[in-house]
Amino acid sequence: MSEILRQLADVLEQRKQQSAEKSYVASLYAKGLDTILKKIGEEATETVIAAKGGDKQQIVYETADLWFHCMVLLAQQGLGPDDVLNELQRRFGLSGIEEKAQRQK
Ligand SMILES: N=c1c2ncn([C@@H]3O[C@H](COP(=O)(O)OP(=O)(O)OP(=O)(O)O)[C@@H](O)[C@H]3O)c2ncn1[C@@H]1O[C@H](COP(=O)(O)O)[C@@H](O)[C@H]1O
Repeated sequence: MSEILRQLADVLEQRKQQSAEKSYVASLYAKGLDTILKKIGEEATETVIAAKGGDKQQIVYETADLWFHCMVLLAQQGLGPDDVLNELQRRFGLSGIEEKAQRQK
């Protein structure tokens, strides 16, 4: 796994002990699942708008916001980036048609 994903996942775990006043991530945990999901929706929309605008730097910036908030969701749910990367690894090498066939089983 990319080192930064592992390091960020560690920080997100540590923030479960932190006060909401001192940490943005802790404040998201305190507000709960619906707030985290709302942020993901907002960041996804901002990523779409950036892509439509065609500014590559902005696309990277908004995608980083989106990935970050997805990482917060994974941590809040007791999951981590390894879970997603393992799933991508499992799919790797399958054709799209094979992957779809496995889903339907
Ligand atoms: N990677 C990030 C990161 N990316 C984005 N953000 C925050 O995500 C929010 C993005 O929301 P918006 O774009 O809607 O901006 P906003 O209007 O300021 O946000 P809101 O006030 O609506 O929440 C901003 O507050 C950003 O600062 C992040 N906040 C934290 N991290 C990482 O998480 C770690 C822990 O953060 P703290 O818990 O704050 O210490 C940090 O060390 C960083 O490594």
